[in-house]
Amino acid sequence: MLLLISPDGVEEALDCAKAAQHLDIVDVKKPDEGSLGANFPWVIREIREAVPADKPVSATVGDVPYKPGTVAQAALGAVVSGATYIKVGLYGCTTPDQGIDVMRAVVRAVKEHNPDALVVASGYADAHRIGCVNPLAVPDIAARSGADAAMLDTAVKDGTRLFDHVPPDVCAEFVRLAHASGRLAALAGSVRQDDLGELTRIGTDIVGVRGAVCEGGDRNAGRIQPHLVAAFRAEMDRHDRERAAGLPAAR
Ligand SMILES: O=C[C@H](O)COP(=O)(O)O
Repeated sequence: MLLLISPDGVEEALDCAKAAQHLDIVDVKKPDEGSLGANFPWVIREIREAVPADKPVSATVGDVPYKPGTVAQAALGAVVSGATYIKVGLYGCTTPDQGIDVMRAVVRAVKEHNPDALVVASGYADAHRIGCVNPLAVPDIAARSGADAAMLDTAVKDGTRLFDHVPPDVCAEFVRLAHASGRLAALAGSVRQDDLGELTRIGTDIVGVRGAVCEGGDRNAGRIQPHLVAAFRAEMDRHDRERAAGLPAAR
């Protein structure tokens, strides 16, 4: 399982760089603009320069409306700025067809600029609270649009968590659907260390975190701490080892 960490700007990205050996992807976002809030192009560029070259930089394009042209242009901005994972939150898409329209436009805009960049279609585990597409529709949206990964995060960061909205057996189905069409499955949403057993067991490819590696577990007031990134990674590695050894998922 890969570890994606979401700093909110250059300063926190430098803390991620200090913990670079413990993480796999640095994910640029602007949390005060939403769960998948988009940051400025110059911040993506600065973060690309600040983190080791072998660590991919991801950028969120926002909690986007159903406006394929607008979103495609924003996605191009992110990839031009140096991101090689482009994450789109399908906030304003109320049907799978709308999600596919948006993601097809994003895939074209991104891959015409950099065919190796990965496009991530993200839905929301708490979709019922905001009226967007059902979480289990996201793997098919990813597959039919040519995106590389299907993701879930939570839209409302109020302390509720991924498994509060989409229980582990439904997340397992999400992962199964993504893998059936050859996509990666990424899961996030106030994930904590004690979720890692389940996330490992169901075959999650990428886990995304912020709050769990901020001081006090507070994604807003807390700052990312390199020692918390290291501890989170150690727990991931423990579960990976146990899974490889065929032991039952531990808490
Ligand atoms: O992409 C990952 C998100 O930033 C997760 O943030 P969170 O762990 O605070 O919910």
